[in-house]
Amino acid sequence: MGKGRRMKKQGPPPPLDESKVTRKRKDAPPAPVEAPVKKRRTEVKAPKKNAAKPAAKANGTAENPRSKPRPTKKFVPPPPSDDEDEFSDLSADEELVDGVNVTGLDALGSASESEDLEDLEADEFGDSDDVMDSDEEGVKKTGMWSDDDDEDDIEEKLTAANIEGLSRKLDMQRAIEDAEAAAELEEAQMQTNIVGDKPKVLDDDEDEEGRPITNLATQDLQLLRTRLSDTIRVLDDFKNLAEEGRSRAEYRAQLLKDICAYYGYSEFLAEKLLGLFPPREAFAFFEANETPRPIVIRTNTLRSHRRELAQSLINRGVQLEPVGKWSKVGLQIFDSQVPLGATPEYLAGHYILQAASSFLPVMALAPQEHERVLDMTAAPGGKTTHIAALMKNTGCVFANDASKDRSKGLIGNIHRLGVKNTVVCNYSALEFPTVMGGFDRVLLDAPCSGTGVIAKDASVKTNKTEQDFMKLPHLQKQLVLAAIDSVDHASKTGGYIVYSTCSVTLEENEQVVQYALNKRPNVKLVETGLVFGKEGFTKIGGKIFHPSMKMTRRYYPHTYNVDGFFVAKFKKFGPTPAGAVLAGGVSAANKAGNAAGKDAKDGLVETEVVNNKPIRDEDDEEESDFGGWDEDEDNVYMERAERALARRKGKNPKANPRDAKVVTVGREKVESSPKAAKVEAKVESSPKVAKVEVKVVSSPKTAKDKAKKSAAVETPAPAKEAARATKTKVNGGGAEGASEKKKSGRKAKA
Ligand SMILES: C[S@@+](CC[C@H](N)C(=O)[O-])C[C@H]1O[C@@H](n2cnc3c(N)ncnc32)[C@H](O)[C@@H]1O
Repeated sequence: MGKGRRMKKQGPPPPLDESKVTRKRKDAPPAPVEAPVKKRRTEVKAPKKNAAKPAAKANGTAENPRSKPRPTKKFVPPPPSDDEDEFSDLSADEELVDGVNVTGLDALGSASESEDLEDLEADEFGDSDDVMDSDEEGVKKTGMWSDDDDEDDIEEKLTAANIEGLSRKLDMQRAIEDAEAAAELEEAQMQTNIVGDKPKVLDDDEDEEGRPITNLATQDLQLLRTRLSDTIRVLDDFKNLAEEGRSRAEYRAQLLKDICAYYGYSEFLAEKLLGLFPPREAFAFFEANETPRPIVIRTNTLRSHRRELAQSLINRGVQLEPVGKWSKVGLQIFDSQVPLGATPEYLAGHYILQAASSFLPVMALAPQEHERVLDMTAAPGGKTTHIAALMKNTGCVFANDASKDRSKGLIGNIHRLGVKNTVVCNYSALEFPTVMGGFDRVLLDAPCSGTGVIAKDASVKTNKTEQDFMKLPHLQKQLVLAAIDSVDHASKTGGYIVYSTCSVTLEENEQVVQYALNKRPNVKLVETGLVFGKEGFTKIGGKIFHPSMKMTRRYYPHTYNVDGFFVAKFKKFGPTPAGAVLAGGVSAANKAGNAAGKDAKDGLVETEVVNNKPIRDEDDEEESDFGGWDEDEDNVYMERAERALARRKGKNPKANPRDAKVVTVGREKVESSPKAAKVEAKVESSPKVAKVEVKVVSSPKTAKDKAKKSAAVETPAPAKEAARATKTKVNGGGAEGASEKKKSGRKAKA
């Protein structure tokens, strides 16, 4: 299949099917153990009447998830796969596959009319391998799946049938939920209607039994919830349902108060989140934050294939299914008899536990083989390892994180998943591109408030303050500039920056992107290439953003059943403007690489020499988590390499190769001859980076010419003398400053 077909197969995924997720309950009865079945069942039990009702959702009358436990699903162990029978069983299914309608999931569609959902789900899980797409070729030859969908129409049909089956089941569930919701609404209306159909929700000082309203939250969640849905109903149809003389703002204030009481948010955060959606959608968002997202694993294609992995996990008693057509590597886990973080496949690096939405920034980044990619904030490495896998372990990934502790997890994942093209570094990302630049692509998965992952960390509801929403966006803005400045606009294959957060607030997303667009006219937003997701805001709450903001993508728990996320993709099409202030506070004009030839006109070229050596604390010099650094030993290797290089170039290897220096900044090279007499070196030390600025006083021509000229006219001195003549200024105090001085002195000498 060509590229076109691959594209055609993409499409908005059905929401992840949370209804099938079984949360393991400590008090749940042990799973029934059945003898392994050789043949897969293709029949589905006849539905019974009075099915267990699924929790109603997102319609203003959903049940409180805290009050009703979800049905626990039964588990039927799947047949062992390593025998021939398994293959013949699968082949038997293949016949059914041609008929597409007869998959287990297809049957599920009609079975959702069943009376007993639990029975139905037991069936569904019993037939879980029906639920997966199967590959005709792969099944015949190996009984395993192959990730190469180019070759399997059968897979497509089966997956289509799966999706069809799933969505039919979802439709049925929704119908039940809607009916339930309508009934609940009716009941609620009966309870609260005082005058006609107009619910009385304001100034409700007492409930019907005369209890003060202030205690409502603690005393009667159900009543509070009813008022919430009534308020939303009024706000939806204000003209007809509002009490006379009441304003929208009053109802909104009531809604805010009730949301805080019911879900336990600080008023500050609830208001911020409420402002993102119309009231009914906001309710769905808050509601979705009360339930966990499905567990998803990403197949590590450096070590396995999705089908192979799925088959192995099924054999261990894991119920799973491909996450959706939009990803070729994700598997949604419905139930597992084994801890997913300790299976042999996990330990062998065949997969990583990763939320579905975390795939998205890397998919948008679309790293290519042989590129140079920077992951600015990489720990614990979910996205780094995904990038490396997409690059098939070619090119080079720089995985940076400011936290040494978190970097340990990053290093662990890199090793476990067999990543071999990645360098781990430990800088503040604000120091890029002075540490290193010229990347083909940069991912900035920024530190954020986590308002998209409240289901995972409920403390976000109360622990985020106004200050956080000033500090975080400030950091994010600086980081995004650093990301942009680290990219090579002339990259033949890339020139892209992806900015992402697991937050849904404007301050951390559109406002940061807008800031970047304002500060860097050399970038523009481009399509992310993601097949689903809501458009970023161009206008909201009196704020107006650039029209291209609609190319950014927003993800919410209530829309796609994924973590809340934001993804923006920039294309850098020109160099950083000279006047721009870099994230680290350096003026772009001072960037030597850019200045070298072009700015020589004014007779002064400032050349920034970057000390790329990782900076560590003095006391952990020997026992660094990154393996330590023996400078003397390193020098021996460096000199040996330099001599070998000189020999290869036909030069005298005994001549001191360090007499001449090539400074590389970004991708532009500036040659400074050691004979240049008038070289001023300015050494600045920061706690983490030693930066050396060499000023070459140039002639009206180029810096190189000037250096030659100076050498000829002013100082025919040997290189060492020229270096000694170099003025070295060290900024920064304390032991660290002194140590920097020592290190930088060596650099300046060179
Ligand atoms: C959202 S997490 C990154 C998750 C990671 N991309 C992944 O997928 O596994 C943000 C990371 O940014 C790091 N961080 C925070 N401030 C930083 C800075 N100034 N420079 C570099 N990393 C920073 C944190 O240590 C944290 O690991």
